Amino acid sequence: MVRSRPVLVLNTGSSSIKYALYNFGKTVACVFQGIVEGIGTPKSSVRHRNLQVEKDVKLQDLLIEDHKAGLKKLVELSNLGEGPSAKLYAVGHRCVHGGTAIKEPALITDEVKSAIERFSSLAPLHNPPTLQGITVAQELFHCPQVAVFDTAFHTTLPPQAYMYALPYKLYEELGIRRYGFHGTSYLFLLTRASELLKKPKEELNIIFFHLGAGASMAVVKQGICIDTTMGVTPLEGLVMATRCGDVDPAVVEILETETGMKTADVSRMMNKESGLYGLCGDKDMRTIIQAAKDGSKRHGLALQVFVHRIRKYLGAYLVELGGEVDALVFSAGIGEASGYIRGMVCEGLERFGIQIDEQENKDGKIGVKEIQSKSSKIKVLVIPTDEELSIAQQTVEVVDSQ
Ligand SMILES: Nc1ncnc2c1ncn2[C@@H]1O[C@H](COP(=O)(O)OP(=O)(O)O)[C@@H](O)[C@H]1O
Ligand SMILES: CC(=O)OP(=O)(O)O
Ligand SMILES: [Mg+2]
Repeated sequence: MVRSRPVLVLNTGSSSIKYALYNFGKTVACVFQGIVEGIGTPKSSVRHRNLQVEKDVKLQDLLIEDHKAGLKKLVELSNLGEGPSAKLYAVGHRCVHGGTAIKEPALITDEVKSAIERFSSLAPLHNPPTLQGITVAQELFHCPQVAVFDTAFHTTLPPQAYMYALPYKLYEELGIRRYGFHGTSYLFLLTRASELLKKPKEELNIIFFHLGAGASMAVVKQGICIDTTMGVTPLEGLVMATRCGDVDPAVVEILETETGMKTADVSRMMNKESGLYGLCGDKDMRTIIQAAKDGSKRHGLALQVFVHRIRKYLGAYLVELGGEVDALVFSAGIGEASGYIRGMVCEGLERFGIQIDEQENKDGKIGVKEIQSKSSKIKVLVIPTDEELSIAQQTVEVVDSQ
């Protein structure tokens, strides 16, 4: 008899909790998933989807005071039970920043919690709510809890890729270096790519595009991550929905001197009011593409800047791999659904061995697909990512191995 092992995955943000329950039996099935948003406001809302009976629950204008109340709501909607009666094998937590010491998913101990706390200064938007989520989940669910780190995948970066050219002591004393994020997604995609290309991970050279609201790229050489676009925080690199990505650091001083903005204001602006939204006032890529097609110059500009940044890194990563590339892999909301953006990214790159087949490169969710043309030397794959499933799988592996 195969045991059934229900694993709850929690991705706790400052005012939200994304969650999913997977049942690991003979196969792996997602039982329910959802999101609690607006925690701490009178406009809290919950979207809960039970995939087994295809039932959606949407609740609005609630007052969910804190993360504990949020998790209690989830318990109530899902009949999970709490304390000793909670029917859970384990809880897996998405942790954005674990620095470089943590290279693997880890059973949560006081030591692991202190490590997450230690890196809070480098991930102030992400780590503190994660810690809160862990503490509340430990109170509610008496089962093993595992932390899965976004940074783990990138701990293989070589020094020339992770060092900033700042005074060396900032690296030594404050840990200021590039870390990279979206690692659970990249690990999931690398594993899927290895299955699809029928080649062991250790032999694969791949350039990954994780293009969601948060967007990054990563390059893997012989199964090991050698570079990525995000830095000491998830603000560096590509243009994102509301994050600016790469920008001349002198902008901070100019803004402070010219406008009297405080550093915290500049940080908020760069994280929440910039990117696609800053350029054109919209952050949903579907709206932006449509408006650009309808003639809006600002939306057209936002698209061009978004794609230009991606192509700049693509060029760099092709060089880092010496042109020896098995595949480009597109994923996340935009990468999975937008043939239009994939087409813009790959346009005119035939000389580099990259050519897309227009018929295969359709818009809309197409699942796993190869979209290169017959003459393309490099394969171009679309692979849907699943960060929650990846966290659940890694959580089960950790608990099984205890
Ligand atoms: N058909 C589509 N064409 C272009 N963009 C799309 C399409 N479907 C979804 N998206 C975009 O995907 C983005 C969200 O991606 P997602 O990976 O879910 O983000 P995150 O998890 O970081 O919040 C949104 O900007 C949305 O506009
Ligand atoms: C690290 C990061 O940017 O995550 P997200 O895409 O969930 O915002
Ligand atoms: Mg995402």
